[in-house]
Amino acid sequence: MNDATAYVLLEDGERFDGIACGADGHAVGEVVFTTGMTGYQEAMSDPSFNAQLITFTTAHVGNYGVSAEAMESDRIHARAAIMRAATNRDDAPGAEGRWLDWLRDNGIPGITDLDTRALVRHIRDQGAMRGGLFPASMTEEEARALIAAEPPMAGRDLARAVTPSETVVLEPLGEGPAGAEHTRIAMIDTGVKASILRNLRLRGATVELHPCTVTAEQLLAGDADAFFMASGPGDPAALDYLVATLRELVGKKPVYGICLGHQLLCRAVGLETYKLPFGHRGANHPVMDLTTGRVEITSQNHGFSVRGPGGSATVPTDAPVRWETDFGIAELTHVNLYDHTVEGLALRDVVGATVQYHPEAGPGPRDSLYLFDRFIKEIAGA
Ligand SMILES: NC(=O)CC[C@H](N)C(=O)O
Repeated sequence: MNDATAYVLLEDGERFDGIACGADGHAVGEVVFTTGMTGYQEAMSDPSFNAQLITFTTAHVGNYGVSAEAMESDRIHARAAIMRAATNRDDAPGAEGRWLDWLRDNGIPGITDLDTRALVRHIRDQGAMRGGLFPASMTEEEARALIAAEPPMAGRDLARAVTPSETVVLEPLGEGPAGAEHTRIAMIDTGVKASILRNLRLRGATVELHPCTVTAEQLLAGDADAFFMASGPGDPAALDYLVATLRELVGKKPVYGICLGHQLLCRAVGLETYKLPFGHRGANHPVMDLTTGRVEITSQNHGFSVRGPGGSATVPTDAPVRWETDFGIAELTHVNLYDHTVEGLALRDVVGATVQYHPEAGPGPRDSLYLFDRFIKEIAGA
């Protein structure tokens, strides 16, 4: 492209040209892609995208405006937006601003008119990798040095980068189902999305958000009815201190996990995590609930996954799978129908359950909201 004003460079030397938009400047991190067709503001503000540059596979980004309501946290965590076509409209209900203005005002660079299909095919074949978005005025030599200075995602503890410095208590926004009107949930906040908190609070829960350095002793001294681990950025294998904390909690009270929380609870019962080649990010991944046979279309955003004992990353979909763990039997409850990876477990000898995907949507379909009802009822019955 002769009129290019910016480019994306990957650590393996692959280069993609485009037109700069959003804020001036450069950004480096892990380059990933998401297949969601809407929800770009939610993605950019989801803490799990911390230290990543998001490539949107959807053809147009910015067709509707931004609003405070769509924020998944208090700021933008993704480092850049990589797009085929970007528009700057504000004509959605509730819109309070325009997409490209929002990126610019928050200091986030973007690139448009880039061949996102070629970039996504490359990442799909070679795996997600480090890279950056640079103005055309910056030489590839300078860009390569910046990319080399960025730590790889594998092995990275980013929970500490996003966790709150003090405990925060959030009051309920509604009443829970009969028999479970009020519950108190203690969460170690590794980068929770606002939609997870909203869904718990709408079902009568008071949620305590603790810094990720909280001890099991401190948590057990409180009066929570359950412990909940939520989403967050980085590599679950780098979080041994959280796994050690969780090992003290499992079996004492019900434990639940979503995404990073699922990965950490699985590690706590003795399972292992590994890095997926290019991750699951989007709002259209089919997952089967093995307890009902029902298929849900799910929202996903993760680069790591859990493997079964014995090392198998993929699991069958036609028969219940039960694994012996350090805390008794774990039954596989959910499986990804794209690649047959683990999407959820229930602990059968202690109370607890986890899912790898995002039942809270934000963005995405709401097929899986039932899980919040299931978890809240289970806590009340425990
Ligand atoms: N959304 C999340 O919680 C992501 C979990 C983890 N950081 C991963 O990429 O796999």
